[in-house]
Formats: sequence, C-alpha cells, structure tokens
Amino acid sequence: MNSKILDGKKLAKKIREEIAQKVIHLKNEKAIIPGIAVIILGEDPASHTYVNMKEKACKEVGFYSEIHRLQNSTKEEELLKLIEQLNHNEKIHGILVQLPLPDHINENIINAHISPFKDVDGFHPSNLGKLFLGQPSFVSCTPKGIIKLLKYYGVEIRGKHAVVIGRSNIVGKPIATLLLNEDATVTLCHSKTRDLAQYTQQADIIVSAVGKAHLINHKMIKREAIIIDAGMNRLNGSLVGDIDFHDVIEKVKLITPVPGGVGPMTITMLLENTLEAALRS
Ligand SMILES: Nc1nc2c(c(=O)[nH]1)N[C@@H](CN(C=O)c1ccc(C(=O)N[C@@H](CCC(=O)O)C(=O)O)cc1)CN2
Repeated sequence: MNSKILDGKKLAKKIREEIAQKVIHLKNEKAIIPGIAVIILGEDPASHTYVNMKEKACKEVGFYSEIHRLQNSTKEEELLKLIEQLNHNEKIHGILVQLPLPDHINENIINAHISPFKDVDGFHPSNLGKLFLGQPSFVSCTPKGIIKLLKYYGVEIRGKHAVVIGRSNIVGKPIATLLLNEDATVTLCHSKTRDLAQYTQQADIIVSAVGKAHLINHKMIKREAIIIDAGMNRLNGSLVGDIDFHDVIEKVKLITPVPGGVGPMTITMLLENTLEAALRS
C-alpha cells in the first residue's frame, strides 16, 4: 500500500531542508533574511491552526515572520492601509492574507492591493494573468504543491485526462490551468456538474478540491487512476479528504493521503515563493 502513497509530508520535509540551506547562504552572502507578513482576521479555529503552522515553518527555515491577528470587525480600509504599509516595508518580501475573509471584506479588492512582487499566495490579478498566459510568476501554493508532488513521483501529465473537481480561485481554477500548461486534457467539474461520476470514471488524474467528505468512492474512478485529494473535512472528529481513501486504495495507482498529502506541500510552497520573492528583491 505504501508504494501507492504520494507522500507530501516527506517531500515537504526535503524541500524545507533545502530552503533552510539557501536561507543560510542568502544571509551569509547577501545579508538578506526572507521576511513574510501574514494577516488573519477573526477567530476561525482552522485558519488560526494554518497560520500557526505557517509561523512555525517560517521559524524552522530561518525566515523573519510577523503575524497580524486582527479582529473580525476590522474595516476594509484598515486592512488596505496595513497592506500598503507592508508593501513598502523592506523587511517584508511576502504578504499573505489568510482566507476565508469575513463577508464584509471584498477578497478581490484585498488581493489586488498586495504588491504583485510580494504576492506569495499568487492571488493578485497580474500573477493569475501570467499563469493563464503560461508564463507563471507567483503560483498559488496548493496547486503549485500538487504539480511538484506529481513530478517528484514521476507522474507523466502530458496527454493525460485530468478531471478537476471544484472551481475555487485558490485551488480548482489554478490547478486546472497548471495541468493544461503541462499538456493534460482538462475537464473542470463543479457543484452544478451533472453526473459527476461520468467524468471521474474517465480520468487518468483526479484532483478534488471541494470540501465534501468522501465524495469520491471506488465506483467513481477507473482502475490505476492517480488521485490528488485537496479536500479537508472534519468527519466524526477526524480529518478526512474528499476521497474515500480506504474504499479506493485497492483500485488506484497513486493517491495523496489526508492528512500528509497536499496540506504540507501548501505551506512548503509558501516558503518557496517567499524565498523567491526575497531573491528577486
Ligand atoms: N491565503 C490563503 N488562505 C488559504 C490557503 C492559502 O493557500 N492561502 N489555503 C487553505 C488553508 N491552508 C493554508 O492557508 C492550509 C490548509 C491545510 C494545511 C495542512 O498542512 N493540513 C494538514 C492537516 C492539518 C490539520 O491537522 O488540521 C495536512 O493536510 O496534512 C496547510 C495549509 C485555505 N486558506
């Protein structure tokens, strides 16, 4: 069974060790310490867990980091003002606003206000446009991590039929674009897709990013499919993905577990993007 696992935790550890070495070099040779500012609004426990994980990961690789924990009631103008300050702060190479944001804040306005050169989440319209044109600059972390994982495990993407489930700006749309840029034939399914199984049964590669526990079972996939599970759901107190892992494992060629698959790669790609931003600065 182990040979079927796309182990994101293991690859993330390897990449983080390489980043830590590069940071030492950057400090010694150029006196640059990569710096990131993370902004989080409100009290959502999962978001705080992710931000704490980001802070810990930054410490481990030797980055400077500052976390701005703001109240849920923070006004959009206040948030824009903080981003403006961070855009001009020379210690900060990467800026990230943790999502989701409260309803009274317009996510698109916020993302467009972050300097595209510090946009380590890859959500700025100009970075999304570059991705769309096949000339990516900063690419959002989960999709970038998924491609890294597929390539590390030697998965050929060219010519494969990839079915992406979910059309979010964070995962679904960018991973569909990245797979297309890698010459896959891409089908993008979403909540209004009729007869989802009709598509997933034809997929060589499935990427699910919906947030619906155990949406995909063995009847919905073809034998030897490669499955990427970017779903993160709480079910009876434990963390599970969109894929019914134990139900499909016998049938798949490769699969990411939840936890330990896509998640650790997300934070590692954030470190990679921040290092890149510091190198470009
Ligand atoms: N500004 C952003 N907001 C959000 C992003 C993002 O990329 N940028 N992605 C998600 C949340 N996320 C990072 O922010 C994230 C989610 C999950 C993990 C992770 O490592 N998960 C672990 C399990 C953790 C647990 O036990 O709860 C795993 O899968 O092994 C990292 C980052 C939404 N918001």
